[in-house]
Amino acid sequence: MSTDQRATQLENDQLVHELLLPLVEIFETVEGEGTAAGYPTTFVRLFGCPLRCVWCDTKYSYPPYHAEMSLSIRDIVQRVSANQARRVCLTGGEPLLYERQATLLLQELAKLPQMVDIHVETSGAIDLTPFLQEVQSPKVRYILDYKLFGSGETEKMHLPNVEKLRVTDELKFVIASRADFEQACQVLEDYEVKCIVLFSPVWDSLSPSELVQWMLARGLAEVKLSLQTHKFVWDPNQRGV
Ligand SMILES: Nc1nc2[nH]cc(C(=O)O)c2c(=O)[nH]1
Ligand code: SF4
Ligand SMILES: [Mg+2]
Repeated sequence: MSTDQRATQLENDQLVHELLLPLVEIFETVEGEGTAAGYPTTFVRLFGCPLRCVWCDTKYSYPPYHAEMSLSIRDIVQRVSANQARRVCLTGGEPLLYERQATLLLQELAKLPQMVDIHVETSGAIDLTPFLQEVQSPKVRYILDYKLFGSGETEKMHLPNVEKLRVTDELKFVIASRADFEQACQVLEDYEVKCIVLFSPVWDSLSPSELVQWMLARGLAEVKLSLQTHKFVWDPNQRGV
């Protein structure tokens, strides 16, 4: 590389780090859901979502609410590094709405040597292909929240995502009713799923005990129950925990 090329590269790198992302909140807590539940984790919640799930518990992450702040990739990485957690959850909203910025943020977070796991909570409505291609680090994983009938958004699912999830990714079904349970079972029959599968009851619609009974009766030996631990630890309506 010539000196000129190196200077241009350096300028590009600097510009990239200045790209802004609209944010709702950044906080350190323990992960409440999925296989990393219980680990101290820094949450980076981006603003904006193309879906409007009936039972959404982060309605403050899209209009008519506003982004609380705009931060550069550099600033987000700095804030994450200032915490002691070695895990990051990139969530929203829909964090993959900002394809270029989200890709770069994931790449930069993965470069932090202390980080062991960076997981992305995505709705399943955004094609994962570009992210799987461009973010090479094995530390980065996707947790796809498959929207069932009860969400009101099931037709928004980008179905090819389901078979693209890798063994370390997670496919989460948030289940509000028996109809949702049946739909989730049907998805597992129709697709070749390689990743971890989670069934999670909608907080005030379905009791965990009822869901467990259905899971056992159906003989779903490879499906894990996932509860929203943070709603047991703190007030279920509290933000930033
Ligand atoms: N503790 C805690 N765990 C979580 N797992 C997923 C969350 C989310 O809002 O995406 C969440 C959250 O908001 N808090
Ligand atoms: S995809 Fe997530 S953030 Fe968007 S409306 Fe549904 S639950 Fe809420
Ligand atoms: Mg979520």
